[in-house]
Amino acid sequence: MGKDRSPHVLVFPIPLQGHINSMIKLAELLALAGFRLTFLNSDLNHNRLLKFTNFATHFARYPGFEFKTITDGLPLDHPRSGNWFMEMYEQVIETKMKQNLREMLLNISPPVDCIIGDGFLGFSIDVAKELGIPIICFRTSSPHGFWAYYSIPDIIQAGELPIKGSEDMDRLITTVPGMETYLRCRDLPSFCRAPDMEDPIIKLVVKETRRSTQADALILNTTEELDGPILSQICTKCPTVYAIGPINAQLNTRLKAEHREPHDHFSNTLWEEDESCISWLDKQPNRSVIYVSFGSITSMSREKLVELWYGLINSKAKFLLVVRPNFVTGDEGEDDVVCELLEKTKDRGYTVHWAPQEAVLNHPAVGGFLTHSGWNSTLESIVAGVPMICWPYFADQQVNSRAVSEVWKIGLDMKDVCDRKTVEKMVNDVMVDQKEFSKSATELSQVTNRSVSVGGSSYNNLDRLVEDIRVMCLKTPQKMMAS
Ligand SMILES: O=c1ccn([C@@H]2O[C@H](COP(=O)(O)OP(=O)(O)O[C@H]3O[C@H](CO)[C@@H](O)[C@H](O)[C@H]3O)[C@@H](O)[C@H]2O)c(=O)[nH]1
Ligand SMILES: C[C@H]1CC[C@@H]2C(C(=O)O)=CO[C@@H](O)[C@@H]21
Repeated sequence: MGKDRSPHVLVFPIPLQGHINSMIKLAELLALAGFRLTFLNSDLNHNRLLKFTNFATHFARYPGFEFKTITDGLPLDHPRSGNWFMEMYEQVIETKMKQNLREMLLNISPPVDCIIGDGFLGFSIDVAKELGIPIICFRTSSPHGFWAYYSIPDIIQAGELPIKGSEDMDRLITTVPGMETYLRCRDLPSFCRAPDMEDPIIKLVVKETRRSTQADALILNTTEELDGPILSQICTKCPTVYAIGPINAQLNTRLKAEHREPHDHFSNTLWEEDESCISWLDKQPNRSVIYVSFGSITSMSREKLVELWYGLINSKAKFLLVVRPNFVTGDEGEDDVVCELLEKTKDRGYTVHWAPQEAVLNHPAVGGFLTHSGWNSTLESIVAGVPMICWPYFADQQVNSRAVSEVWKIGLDMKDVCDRKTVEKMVNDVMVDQKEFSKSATELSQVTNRSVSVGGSSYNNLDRLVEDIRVMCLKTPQKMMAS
């Protein structure tokens, strides 16, 4: 039976900043296409958005755009630090969220016609299938990460995993199609470093990655120009794949075309942005500052932070450093370290708790980005044409940093050797000698930005996604609501 109303799409991310970022942008893109949207966030993150952003007024401009909340299963005062999501996922989060999602879908009006679920939350596929709702998975991490996770059983089967104690970490892994020439042991997702392949986290990432291919389609935040060879491999397992990224650039393009306010006025951040760093950047010469930030999950020991700090002050560049609350681990806490750093480096650097990252990366004073290689940060840097120095922490970040240095050649990979000498040398290589990176980063930025312009590959793929959702929703029978 057909419907005479706009399709109602539910977007449901993992309750983590790196996932909310790209999924809320997708929700806005679909609202721009005329869909009715429900964005399902955890209670805690919804409250943080209310506290730190103008999202309520921003989304009020889209009729039918609603925010709903769900518990992540943990008490509100749980610290949720480090790898809390993976540690609590199967025991608490999955059960609680699955039950609440099902209940919400049964009661929502008008009924949901299509779910766009986080590619790591496989239980939403079970719920969607049970209720007869089409489901598309959006995996917010990188295609390189996705494909490496997917291939883990084959790598084990070929005897290339587990990594042995005395292993040469530079050994090439030959069993991930498309990456045979550059993927080394050390570039595999961090979870592969476990000595035992029965490790529950490995089993979980493989299970969730393989499960997402059972959805009706898969959305990835990339372009064919960046990740063509890997996308071809993924398409052999999941025939309908939409590469619609970089999603921040796609949204900015579409908003400009609609003559809406520039997107920079809205941020979806879970911490308060310190805008004072922009005034500080305004006073610095072009391309003189390295921006240093490790995303929303990474933490660092006091010892490592001090190494980083020495590397930065011994280099010839100025720096803008983000030290998130809860970033520094260990007994001595964060405050004394941060105060000490601030005091000693006033003339060389600026430190904030949380930065307006896209604005920072697009500031003319920024000439490099020392990053943990989270996928959003990597794409934001590519879009802005800023070369990277990669200090990966976990998950897809190890393989992302390899792609930055070996595939796209827009930066240096510092993984596993992150002492002060290495930091100093790499910062100077990127910032002072400028080597080839500025040129290649500018070129890649142009190619990438073209892909989200009218007629570009990601632009067309988003149009195709919108059209396919319309058709999918027309074909789906109107569901009964719970009485
Ligand atoms: O001071 C800051 C620091 C970060 N950000 C933003 O926070 C996001 C961070 O995302 P990302 O770079 O992807 O890092 P994580 O928060 O670590 O993201 C998680 O989610 C990503 C997407 O699934 C994965 O690729 C990562 O490995 C995983 O750690 C980015 O959009 C940044 O612009 C700010 O706005 N201000
Ligand atoms: C909870 C984490 C494990 C998998 C997700 C991820 C990925 O590579 O898909 C990266 O870090 C986290 O965002 C997720």
